[in-house]
Amino acid sequence: MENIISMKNVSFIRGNQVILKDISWEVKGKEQWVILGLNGSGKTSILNIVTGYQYPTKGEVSVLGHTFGKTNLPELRKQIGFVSSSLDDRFNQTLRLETVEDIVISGKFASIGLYENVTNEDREQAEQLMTFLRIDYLKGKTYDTLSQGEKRKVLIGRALMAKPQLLILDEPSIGLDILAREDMLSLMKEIITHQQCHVLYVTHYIEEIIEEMTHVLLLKEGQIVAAGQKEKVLTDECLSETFQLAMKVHWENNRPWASIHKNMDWTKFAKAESK
Ligand SMILES: Nc1ncnc2c1ncn2[C@@H]1O[C@H](COP(=O)(O)OP(=O)(O)OP(=O)(O)O)[C@@H](O)[C@H]1O
Repeated sequence: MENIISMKNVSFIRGNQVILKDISWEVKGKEQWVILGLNGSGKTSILNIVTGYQYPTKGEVSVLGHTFGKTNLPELRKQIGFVSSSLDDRFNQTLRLETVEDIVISGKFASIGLYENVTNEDREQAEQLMTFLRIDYLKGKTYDTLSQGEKRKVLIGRALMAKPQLLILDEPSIGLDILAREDMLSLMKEIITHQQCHVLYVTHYIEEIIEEMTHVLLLKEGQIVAAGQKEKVLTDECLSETFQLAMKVHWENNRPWASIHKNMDWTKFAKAESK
């Protein structure tokens, strides 16, 4: 099986700012990756490059066997599912009054809103997905009436409707309480096990790295701090470097958890932020 994602010496520069610097990264067949990094470290820029919405200034990129520069990006995008809270904001404005099942079905046509001819098979597939995501009780409800956790699951259902080979979840736990977050993580486990798609998961919180996620990319100021098997990458040293805090990692129930083990001088932090 060819690589799912391959980046060779990728840099992304806008104006005077080097946003990504010399990123070389490969995601192979059975690997499920998490990207971690502080605000502004370049996570979204990497996702924009993977989905072909930003073009790197230097370097080579291929995704699902498509080499950028030689491929039809809209075709590639059909094989990539994308869920982010910015999509949530967009849907809050445009799809408030659409029903949950229509939003899920619209994923097949990559449209916001449902304008195409929907077949019985499409409706059946959407129903199966809603059962799989434990949201069949939402049938008939409009998007504006849902809780954050329910909305997130509807957006995941919409992304899965197109049977993507790669599912990108960009900070899917934003705004969720601890119970809704664990529910979402248990669905991730089900998706990895049963939907046969690769998951690329972006988060700020290492405890969201469930057992099924195998690899981690740590980013700091647009550069890779470490990338590889999670047990090798999630060390006290690498995390402290990535998050610029003295951190300790411990593992519980096959999940990593972080604690902060020294007091920070926050006055320095405030000065650095105001630069
Ligand atoms: N198209 C662009 N033009 C100019 N600057 C950009 C562009 N895209 C990103 N940046 C800048 O690059 C840096 C990295 O941004 P990016 O959104 O990739 O970070 P992030 O790790 O996703 O952050 P967050 O966790 O806050 O979402 C930021 O300083 C951002 O302002």
